Parts: sequence; structure tokens; C-alpha cells
Amino acid sequence: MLEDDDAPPELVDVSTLPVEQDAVEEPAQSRVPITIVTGYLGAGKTTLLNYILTEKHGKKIAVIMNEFGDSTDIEKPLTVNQDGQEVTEWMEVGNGCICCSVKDTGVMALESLMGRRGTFDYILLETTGLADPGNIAPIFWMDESLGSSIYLDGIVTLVDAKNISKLLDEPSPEETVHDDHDDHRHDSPTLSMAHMQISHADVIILNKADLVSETELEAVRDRISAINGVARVHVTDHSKTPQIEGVVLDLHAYDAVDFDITKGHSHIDPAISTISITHAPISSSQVPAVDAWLRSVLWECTLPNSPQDKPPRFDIHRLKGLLVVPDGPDKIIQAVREIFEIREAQASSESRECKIVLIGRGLGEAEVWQRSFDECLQASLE
Ligand SMILES: Nc1nc2c(ncn2[C@@H]2O[C@H](COP(=O)(O)OP(=O)(O)OP(=O)(O)O)[C@@H](O)[C@H]2O)c(=O)[nH]1
Repeated sequence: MLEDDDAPPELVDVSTLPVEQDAVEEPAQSRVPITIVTGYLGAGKTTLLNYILTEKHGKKIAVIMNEFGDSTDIEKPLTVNQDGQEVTEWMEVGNGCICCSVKDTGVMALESLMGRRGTFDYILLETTGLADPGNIAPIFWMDESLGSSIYLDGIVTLVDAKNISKLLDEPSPEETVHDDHDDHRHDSPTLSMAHMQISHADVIILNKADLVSETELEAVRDRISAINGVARVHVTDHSKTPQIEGVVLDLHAYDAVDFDITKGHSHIDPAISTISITHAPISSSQVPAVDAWLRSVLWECTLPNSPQDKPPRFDIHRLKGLLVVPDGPDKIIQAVREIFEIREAQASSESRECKIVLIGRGLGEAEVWQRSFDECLQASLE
């Protein structure tokens, strides 16, 4: 059981125990889900992990806690580890779970963990409070060896209901995010790490509800939805979610077909917003046009057919989409920053329209995005 980050008690070192042989020799195992738990310093991440590890859920969970996903480029941890300094130690914790509690960088810790494959069926990764999840999520798409053994189930962001408004309003200089794009490209205020953690979330746990009034809680909830209108929000006291499966674990956030956008919030965050665009069903021959539109938007930060005099200057953090394709399988689109994929939906959607939701900085008016998308699809028919 984990008490805090520095000194997890009651741990039994199992690093010398043999790994289950059949687990290693069995090549055709299904991929293991991984949930990223993020959230600002002191928001309740460790409290959530303790709660999950002690609840009954029938899963054997491997936990990685440490410096994973520091807001440096993902290449950095890879090179840092080339000198072979692997210090990973796996410990047994309550509920048959195992835990890596020493400082190590992410990819190495995961590779070490996969050597124990078969001893766990779920991975929880707690980032540091200052980690940018947008740097971590693409690892599971970009790293072939990891991507074939692990899949990203979702990103869960803990939010401290008492402190979040202050963090969003007054990002201190050392917490301000400097992404790959110049700040001066944007007229919008600089981003805090709290913005980044909320904008990338699939689920937001609005924690420490006991420390605020109902009115304050509603205001915070409204504010969060204005930044990320698609994440599901759960209000908690000491990170106790109503249940674990489907709330924190087994979200399938990256293969879900249906998603809703929260409407009706009164707040408009000056830095990040969520917009959605829709379209009538398309033919399979139009899918490449959507692919080209996404490449322009995500890779070149250019909105096709945007007004010449005032092109929007934007960065996309997260994008989800559903393409309803009557003459072929429906398609799901998933993107974190510039990494994206379009793949076949596992099941046909109930929805009768295509939908794309974008979360990002400097998006401006939804109509401009809608027009751009419509015109690209129209051009693909001509
Ligand atoms: N009042 C109150 N305190 C809470 C709640 N959730 C967590 N705490 C306390 O807040 C403190 C920080 O919680 P942690 O779970 O360690 O937070 P963390 O996000 O892991 O913190 P870092 O590792 O520093 O980033 C602890 O003292 C918790 O007991 C809550 O809902 N209400």
C-alpha cells in the first residue's frame, strides 16, 4: 500500500523472483491497457492510486510512479537511458499489484515492466505534478515495441477544486508551458500546466470537493468544461470515485465511437477551448480528404481555406472524431498534438453524422472550422 511518493511502506522486493515463464514465452498475448494519471501538485493522484490498489476490482495492476513525462521532449528520456543505468525495482503491493517506486524514466520503466508480462493485466502510470501528458501519450503510438504490447486506455486528470481557479488564472513563470510553437504566435494568454493537464484529459476527477462550497464547485466545473468539453467529470472527496471500472480504468477513450460535448457552460476560458464540427455521412472515397485536412491542421497548424487576411493561429492538443461512412466501415480519428490516426471503428455508431471535436489553443470561431472542413469535403467530390 502506498502512503506517499518517498517512502512506500509494506513493500516486498520481488525483483529477484522469477518471472512467470509461460508469460514470457507466450508471444500472442493481448495488449495491456495503460492509464495515465496526471494532475497538478497535491491534487490527489497518490490518494487515487491508493484507493484503486486497495479496492476490489479483480485486476492485477502494475503502477509506475515517478519522473515520467517531465515536460521535456520524449526523446530525452530515451537518450538519458542509453548508458544503461537501469535502476528499476518492482515491488509487490496490496491486492497482488506490483509497483515501481524508484525514480526512473518512463520508457525504460515500461520496458522493464514488460519483462514481467503475465504478472499484471493493467498499468497505471502516475506522472509528476508538473508533467505534460501530451508528451507521454504519443509514446504508445510512436514506440513500436511498446505500442505492440500496450495500448493507451485513457488519461485521467486530478483537479484540486480548491486551488484550480488560481492556477488557471495566474500561471507562474516557471509553470508556464512552452510548447514547440512560439508564444508570440498567439494573442491568447500563456498556458499553465494545469491547462495542459485538463485539455488532454479523457476523465477529470474534480477532487477535494469537501473544501469548497456547492457554488464554488459548480463554477470550477463550468470552467473545466469550457476548457475541455468532452472529458467526463467526476466530483470526489479523497479521490473516491463511485466505481473504478469505466470511471478510471477501462475507459477505452482511444477506441470509443460515441462521445458527447458538454454544452451550456457560461465560462469561456481565454486560453483553451473545445469546438465541434459535424458533417453528413461521407463516402469512403472522401476519407483521404479528411486525412489531408487533418495533416494540414495538425502538422502544419494551417486551416485549409481559412480567411487570407486573418488566418487563425492555433495549436491542437487533442482531437477526436467519428466518420460515418455508409459504403465502408465507420472510422475513428484520434489525435494528441500532431500524432493522429484514422482507423476502422470496431462497431457501427448510432450516430448518423460525422463529428470532430477539437481541444486547443487559439481556435477562434467554430464556424471557421466548420466551413474549412465542409469545403475540403466538397472539393473532394469535384
Ligand atoms: N481535504 C482533502 N484532502 C485531500 C483530498 N484528496 C487528497 N487530499 C490530501 O491532499 C494531500 C495531497 O494528496 P496526494 O494524493 O499526495 O496528491 P498528489 O497529486 O499525489 O501530490 P504530488 O505527488 O505532490 O503531486 C494529501 O495530504 C491528501 O491526504 C480531498 O478530497 N480532500
